[in-house]
Amino acid sequence: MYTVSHFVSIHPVNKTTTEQTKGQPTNQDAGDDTVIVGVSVVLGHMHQFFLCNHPWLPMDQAYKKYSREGLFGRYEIFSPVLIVTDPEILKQILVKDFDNFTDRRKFGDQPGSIMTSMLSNMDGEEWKILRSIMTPTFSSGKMKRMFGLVCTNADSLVASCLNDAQNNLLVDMKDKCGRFTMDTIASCAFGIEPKSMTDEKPVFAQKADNFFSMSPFKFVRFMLMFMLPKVFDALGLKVDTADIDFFRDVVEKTIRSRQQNDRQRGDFLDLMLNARETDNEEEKTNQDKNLSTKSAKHVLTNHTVLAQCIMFLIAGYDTTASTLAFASQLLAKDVKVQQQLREEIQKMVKEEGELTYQGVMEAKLLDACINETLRMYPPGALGERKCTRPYKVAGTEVTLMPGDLLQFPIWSFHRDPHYWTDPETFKPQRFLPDNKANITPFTFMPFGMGPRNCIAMRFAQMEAKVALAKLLLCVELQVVPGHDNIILDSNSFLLRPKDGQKIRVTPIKQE
Ligand code: HEM
Repeated sequence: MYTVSHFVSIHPVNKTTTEQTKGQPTNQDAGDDTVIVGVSVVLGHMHQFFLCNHPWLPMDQAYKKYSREGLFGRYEIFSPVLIVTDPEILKQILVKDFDNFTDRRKFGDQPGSIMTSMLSNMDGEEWKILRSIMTPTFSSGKMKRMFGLVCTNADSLVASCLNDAQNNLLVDMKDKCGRFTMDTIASCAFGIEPKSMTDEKPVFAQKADNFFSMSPFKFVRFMLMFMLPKVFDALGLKVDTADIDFFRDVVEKTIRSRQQNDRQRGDFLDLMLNARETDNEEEKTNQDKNLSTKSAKHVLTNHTVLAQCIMFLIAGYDTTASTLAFASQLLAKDVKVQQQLREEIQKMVKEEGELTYQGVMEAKLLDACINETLRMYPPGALGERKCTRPYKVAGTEVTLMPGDLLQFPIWSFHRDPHYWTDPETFKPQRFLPDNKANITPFTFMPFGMGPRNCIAMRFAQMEAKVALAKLLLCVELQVVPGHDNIILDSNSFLLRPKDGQKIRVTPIKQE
């Protein structure tokens, strides 16, 4: 038996089930009988992050060498991390044996901090209770009700693009779409209207943008918080940044006003506040019956409600905005697919009289274009889980112990020529219903996988589809010389375009 530490430090890969794929580089081809790549004494493999433009590139380089082994390892300072590259093993870990991997590493762990109390950072039972309270936010019924608000915000996005076109300006799609996603999540989840689309200085969007941006100082801070939390605390650093404080003020005011006016919108905020009330009643009934409960009330303090609201504002901003910016550029370049997609949407509108929830969600090419964009540019390029119970990886000699970390390289899976023909080319048809069966399960996972996947996946898809559909009905997207390629921002730990994504839009003459 190998522990992860053994496996990563000394032993060669010893798998028995995953087939070695012909012609693919292996660790032997690399002239190396261990799965370790260039360990530096002080930083483990972390020095590679300092040397590379993009945080996920060192992982991708290692993936290219060792992925056919199914598992490989690397060091974060002194801690070994297991990288899973076999889709079958990943399926076991993320879905079938999820109970052994319910947690992620904490992104800052300071009691009383907002970051520590976000769903994405929670562990075990607390995470389970909170996730089950929050999940109904995105039920089909709620999504249908939010559709109108998403459409209204998408109309403002189109109007703003048309305005730029009229003034002969290039459109910075990342900036525009960031304003759109911020206004959409704020109005859908809280009834707040930041009016970012028309604001010269859209403070909500700028604060959220800041949150995901990296500077050399932020990078070191982030590394310490993630990998050496004790040193982070000893230096007196705070997990919550000033951007978080801004959102804290906004959300606190909104909660107070909701409670004072006793108004219900049936949105995310109501759901959280009501869950607490319902739970008070349930707890009272249970106390009367002398029953003990681990209830939502224990999880849903004022502080946790606040933390989830802030998380939604931040998480809802960058990911979908980048997806839309990438999609716009890819479609601007592929004029043929752009026109086919426009025709699909025009046909739908002709048949149904307007853009409908069902129409948008069922449009096949629209779905394929968003999926192909997310395949090529997944905003979250790397997934992670923490082992919570001893676990032997099937078909291998490797045993994970509680606390061991494992990662799955989403970007690398999405670009692996073993799973995708011509992976560097935008080919939405891969995701059309007739071709979907050719996709190997667990090689496409822009929203993660299993019970701990992205809670807002369906909302994000709907939001991106509505915005793209509305844009294509009104404008042609065109490539601008000098801005014809997608360049990724190296100052962000999410995948996003560098300096926005500039395109030209031209109004379409309405018949
Ligand atoms: C295109 C848009 C989006 C992408 C690509 C995306 C991607 C992801 C990924 C990869 C994860 C980790 C999943 C895993 O570990 O298996 C995640 C988690 C999460 N996402 Fe998203 N996301 C998007 C939009 C959103 C939006 C709009 C929201 C909120 C309104 C959101 C809220 C969250 C939350 C709360 C989690 C943590 C879930 C948990 O730990 O239980 N995401 N997302």
